Amino acid sequence: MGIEIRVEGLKKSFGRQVIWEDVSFTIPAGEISALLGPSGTGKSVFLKNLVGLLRPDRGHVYVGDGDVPRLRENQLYELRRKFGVLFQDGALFGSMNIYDNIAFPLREHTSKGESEIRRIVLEKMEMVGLSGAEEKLPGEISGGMKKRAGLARALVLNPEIILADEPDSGLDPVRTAYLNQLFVDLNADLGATFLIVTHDIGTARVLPDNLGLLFRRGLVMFGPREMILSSTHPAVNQFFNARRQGPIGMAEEKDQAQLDDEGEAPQTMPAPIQPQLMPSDGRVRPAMRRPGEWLAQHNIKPPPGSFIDDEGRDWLKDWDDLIDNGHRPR
Ligand SMILES: Nc1ncnc2c1ncn2[C@@H]1O[C@H](COP(=O)(O)OP(=O)(O)OP(=O)(O)O)[C@@H](O)[C@H]1O
Repeated sequence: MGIEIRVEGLKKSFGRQVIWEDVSFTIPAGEISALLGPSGTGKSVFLKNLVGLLRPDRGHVYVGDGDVPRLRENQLYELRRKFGVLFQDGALFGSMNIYDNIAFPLREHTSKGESEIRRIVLEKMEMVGLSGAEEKLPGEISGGMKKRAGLARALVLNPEIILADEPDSGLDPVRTAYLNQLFVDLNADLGATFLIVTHDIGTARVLPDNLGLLFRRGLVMFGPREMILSSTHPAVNQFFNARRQGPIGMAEEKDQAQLDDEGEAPQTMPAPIQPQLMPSDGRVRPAMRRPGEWLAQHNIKPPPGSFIDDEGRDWLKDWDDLIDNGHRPR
């Protein structure tokens, strides 16, 4: 089962460049969370702080019992086994074939024999749809396959937390859709905590249980997807609806003159909230909330057209049928 990550009062700077002043939030155990933000707001730096590759100037990162910035090197080594990290380009070793790349953490971090390693590697390769590509070199496979190979490698030590840094960068929309489905299926199967950094609004709107936005040296908001997607907070509304009007500019934030030029930003209605991606076998993940539940609890009307899927089904109404059909996990 996944573990919770609790971040408190995190400050990070490089020289005089302050990345964030004071970031505090909790990434819930076993759920899929996504972190977004304009370029340069420190999303990759944040992931590195979680695994202790970078240390904050101030603050805490609680993972299980430990406070990551305060762990000793040997404790960090142990802690990192709880994490599976998918780097932007898959970070594969170019001279090793895909099989050896995926086997690498098992050979480095465990004393398992080659037959056990083979069983695990082939199982993970099948999970990510790479069976048969064992002998290929990273240079011989597509970008999408590299990402999936990186993901298989991130999974071999059965991590409780999976971090993915822009897993969808450079992928076409179809491959992105397949990768998103894979994340949902893996979360349903493994129950691990997922934190995904992405720029893809399409992904952000349908994949995660929780969303967060970094902007102006801090975390603007983090919470359940319905809270974020229905928000009228200027930066949140602008970002998740991919609009030009609002406080975010070409160079991260607009100055007052630019904002004045735009005049009073119109109170823009959030776009319809689509149904959340389900596991491909139709199960309901434990972390999944009933569609519309958060909005109803907070007395917020869903934006018009929300929760209607591509086939025209209304998930607010059809949800009970799904549950009645026995899809809730036992
Ligand atoms: N090791 C480092 N030393 C100095 N500055 C760094 C270091 N790592 C990152 N930075 C700076 O921190 C800022 C945030 O970088 P980061 O890569 O986390 O941004 P990001 O939000 O992931 O951006 P993008 O969306 O473009 O990938 C950048 O200005 C970057 O130059």
